[in-house]
Amino acid sequence: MNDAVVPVLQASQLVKCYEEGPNELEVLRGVDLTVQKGDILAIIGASGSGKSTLLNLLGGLDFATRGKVMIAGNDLSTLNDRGTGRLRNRYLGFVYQFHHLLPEFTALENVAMPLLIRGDKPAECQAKAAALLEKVGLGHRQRHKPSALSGGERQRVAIARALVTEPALVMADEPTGNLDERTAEQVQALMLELNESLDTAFMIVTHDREFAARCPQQYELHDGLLNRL
Ligand SMILES: Nc1ncnc2c1ncn2[C@@H]1O[C@H](COP(=O)(O)OP(=O)(O)OP(=O)(O)O)[C@@H](O)[C@H]1O
Repeated sequence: MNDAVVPVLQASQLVKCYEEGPNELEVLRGVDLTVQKGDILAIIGASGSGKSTLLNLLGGLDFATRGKVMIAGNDLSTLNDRGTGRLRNRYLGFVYQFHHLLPEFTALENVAMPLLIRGDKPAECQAKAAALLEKVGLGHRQRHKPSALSGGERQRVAIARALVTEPALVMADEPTGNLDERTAEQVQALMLELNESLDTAFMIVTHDREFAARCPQQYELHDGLLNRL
């Protein structure tokens, strides 16, 4: 298949039920979504509407009860853990509300880590990590550990780490939920700018309706279904 026309991500008729004792909680009731290269989309929804559940399914961290997730043309349900891990490493990057940086490592080491783990040459990993830190405006903070960085700086490092493997799609779950308004705006602007300059697709779960409105595509998860706004 030609990579240029295969969607980065395609979900069809995703259903997710959780067992709740004798009852079943149907959180997703048939979600369809297609993400193409370079898309940027925001997903909003009330607390408990299933946003994290959806991201977990799309990112291969959990299994759907029914339905299909394709990442770059690969059906997740046909892969074992190792295959899913490889696919995630090759095509996806993740950013969370809390940065999840490793406290004992510097910003540079944190960003280089995904490349080191997959076995790239250390010098190349460092060079790529340094270039990305420069791109997110933290060239001068490479040697700092997370404890010596501000909240916004840590989140920038987390974004650089998500991008270092050159993923086709970054999935971000409330990436600015833990930041003050001004810092949140800067981090939001950074993601929009990186989307333009790198052509990386971004899927951003957010409570921030103003930010969602600045994303070209907006979806709302409501009553188990994902609707384009
Ligand atoms: N492992 C689980 N077992 C049972 N129920 C679950 C599980 N995970 C989530 N749920 C339930 O599924 C629903 C959706 O949860 P989810 O965390 O996906 O919502 P959310 O939209 O991300 O919420 P928030 O905005 O508050 O983070 C909630 O009612 C939650 O209690």
